[in-house]
Amino acid sequence: MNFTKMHGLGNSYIYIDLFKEDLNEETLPELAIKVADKNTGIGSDGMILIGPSEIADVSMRVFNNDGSEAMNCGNGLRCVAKFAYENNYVSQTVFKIETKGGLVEATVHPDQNQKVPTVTINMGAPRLNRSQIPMIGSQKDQVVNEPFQLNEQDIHLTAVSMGNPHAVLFTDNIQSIPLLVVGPALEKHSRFPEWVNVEYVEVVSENEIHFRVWERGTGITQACGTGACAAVVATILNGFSQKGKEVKVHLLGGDLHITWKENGDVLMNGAAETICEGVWLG
Ligand SMILES: N[C@@H](CCC[C@H](N)C(=O)O)C(=O)O
Repeated sequence: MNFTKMHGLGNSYIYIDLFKEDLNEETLPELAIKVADKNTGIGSDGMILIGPSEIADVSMRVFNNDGSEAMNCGNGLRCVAKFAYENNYVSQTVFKIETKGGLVEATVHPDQNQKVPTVTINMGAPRLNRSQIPMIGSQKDQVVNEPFQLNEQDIHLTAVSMGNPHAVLFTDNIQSIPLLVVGPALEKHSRFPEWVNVEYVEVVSENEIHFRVWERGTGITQACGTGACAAVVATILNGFSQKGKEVKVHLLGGDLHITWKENGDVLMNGAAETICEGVWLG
């Protein structure tokens, strides 16, 4: 099986080209765990399948490195767009990608050599209703700065779905967050029946935030594109910025530029890089 390893700001996946490779559906979770293993596999945050689509130009499926399938992946979308363009699966610079969480629009920005260093994705509108996260609770329909009891500790969180679920917490100091404790405890909390990605945000200004993530099914990663979009939406819902303003998000692996537009769509711009290509013999 041929593979390509790519990353978006250090969030790396093993990409398999389903235009050329034929995989057995039942073995996909196990394959994701195997290729992602840093000791006995290739090493990555998971596995992404790029394939044909009946309703878009290409399709993307995402598996975390624990084998669970996710509905969406922002860093993965930028890499899929780069892969599709550079491999001539699309001929336009603007095209559609099908994900399990819905359709998105990609705009690639090729250089003179037709290589794509950066990509903009229109992620569509965030889903904010409690049932769309999904999150159990009887309070207001939108979960904005809602008090939450976690292991006898009182925290506040804002819940946003970007096709996949996110819980965003605000902090005054991103260097001293208890991510290794709160991340896993919140990820599998019984009030999130489909589990949840956990993000901390420190607001610098209405145009700039710091961000850290504990990803559902993976743990701490260098970056999370959907998480960064959810963080900007949460920042605006909590009154720290406004719709229409571009927010620079500082992640461990680099920066993303995100705008929640007046029309409701979220735009994400950032890098996509190819690391290597190879043949999986496992
Ligand atoms: N790294 C991703 C998100 C991958 C899926 C996530 N862990 C989930 O289970 O929802 C991104 O860049 O968005």
